[in-house]
Amino acid sequence: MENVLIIRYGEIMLKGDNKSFFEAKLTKHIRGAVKDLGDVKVYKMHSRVYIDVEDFNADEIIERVKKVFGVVCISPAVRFPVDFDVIKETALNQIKEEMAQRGVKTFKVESKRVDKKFPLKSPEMSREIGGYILENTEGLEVDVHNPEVRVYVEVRECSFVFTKKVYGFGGLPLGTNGKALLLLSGGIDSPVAGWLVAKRGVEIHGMHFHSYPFTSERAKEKVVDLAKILTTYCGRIKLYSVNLLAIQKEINEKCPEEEMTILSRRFMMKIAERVANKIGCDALVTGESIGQVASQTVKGLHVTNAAVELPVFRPLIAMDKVDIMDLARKIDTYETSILPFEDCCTVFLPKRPVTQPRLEKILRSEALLDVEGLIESAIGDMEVERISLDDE
Ligand SMILES: Nc1ncnc2c1ncn2[C@@H]1O[C@H](COP(=O)(O)OP(=O)(O)OP(=O)(O)O)[C@@H](O)[C@H]1O
Repeated sequence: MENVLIIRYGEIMLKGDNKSFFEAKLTKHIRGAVKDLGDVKVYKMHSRVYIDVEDFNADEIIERVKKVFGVVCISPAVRFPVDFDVIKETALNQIKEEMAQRGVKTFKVESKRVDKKFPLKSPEMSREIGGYILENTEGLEVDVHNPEVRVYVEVRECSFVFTKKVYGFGGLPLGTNGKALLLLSGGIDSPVAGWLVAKRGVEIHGMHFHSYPFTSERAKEKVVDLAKILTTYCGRIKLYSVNLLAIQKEINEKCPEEEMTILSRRFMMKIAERVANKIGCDALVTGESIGQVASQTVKGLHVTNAAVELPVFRPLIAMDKVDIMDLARKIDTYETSILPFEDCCTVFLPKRPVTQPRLEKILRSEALLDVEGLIESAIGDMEVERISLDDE
C-alpha cells in the first residue's frame, strides 16, 4: 500500500493535440514547487499527476502544489492493487480515522469504476462498501445529500481510496500563453490583476514607478514584497523600477494641474510598452477598474489606452472593490498591499483631477513636453531586480 497525492487538472484535458505540451509544463511546475523539500517523486500517469509521499502528513507539499496554476484539486490517497476486500477494509479504516479525529457521524461512499473489467458497477461498489462500513462501526449513518465525510473509491489500473479534496486555483500552467508586463503599484489591485493574468498561463514581469526620494525606500520594498508573494505562484519575476520624478516635475511645470494624473499614467504606459517590447512581452497588465478612481472613468481609460499600441489587459475592469479585496486576501497580497507607504501618484496629487479628459486636449498638453527625451532618460536609469521563489 502506498501513500500518494493525486493531482487533478481541468481545462488542460480539453487541449486536444496540445494536451501533452500542457501536461509536461504542469508536471515541470509541480516538480519545481516541491524540489527543495527533498527527494519528492512527481510523475504523470493516465491524465493525472501523482506525488509519492511518505505518509499522509504532506501538508507542505499540498500547500505548494495548490498554488501551481492548472491544478484543480489534490487528494492524499492510498493506492494498492485492485482487490475488493482490501478496498472495503481501507475505506473502513479511513472512516474510522475521520470518526476519531473529527467525530463525524454521517458519511457517503462515492465510487468510480474506470476499469470496466472490474465486475461491480460504481453504484454497486458504493452500496457494498457503505454496508460494510455500517456493519463495522457504531453511531454512523449514511447521508447521501450532505454527509460530513465522503469516502472516494476509484478502481483504475490500481485502487485508490481517499476522503479529502483540497482545491487549487485551476487555470493553465505558467508559460503556456506568452509573456506580459504588469504595472505593479503598491496598492491592492495590481497584484490581483497580475495574478489573474498569470493564472491563464501568462508569464508576468513587473514594472514599478516611484518618485524617489519623495517616495521612500520602504515604499519600494513593499512592491518587492508583493512581487515575492506573486512568485509563490509564478516562480520568478523580473521587477523593473523606474523613477518618474523628473517626468512629474516637468508635467507640474508645463501642463495644467488637473492633468497630472492622466499625463503621468500615459507616461507609465509608454515606458512600460517600450520595455515590454524589448523583453518580449506582448501585453501590458494593469489593475484598473471602471469608476474606481478619478482616472478610471471610461474617458480616462480611453485616454490612457491611447498612449500605447500593445494590448492592455485589465482583468479587474468590471469587478467591485470588495470582490477585488476578497481575492487579494485569498492570494495573500492584501496584508502587504494595505501597509501605509506612499505612492508616486500622491506626490503631485491634483486637487481636482480631470475625470472626463479629451484626448485632443491631453495630446496638446503632452506636446509641451519632451516626451521622447523624458522616456529615454527614465528608462536609462531603470533598475532591474530578479525575484524568485528560491530567494529567501
Ligand atoms: N506607481 C505605480 N507603479 C506601477 N504601476 C502603477 C503605479 N501606479 C498605478 N499603476 C498602475 O495603474 C493602475 C491604476 O492605478 P490607480 O492608482 O489609478 O488605481 P488603484 O486602484 O489605486 O490601483 P492599485 O490598487 O493597483 O494601486 C494600477 O492598478 C497599476 O496597474
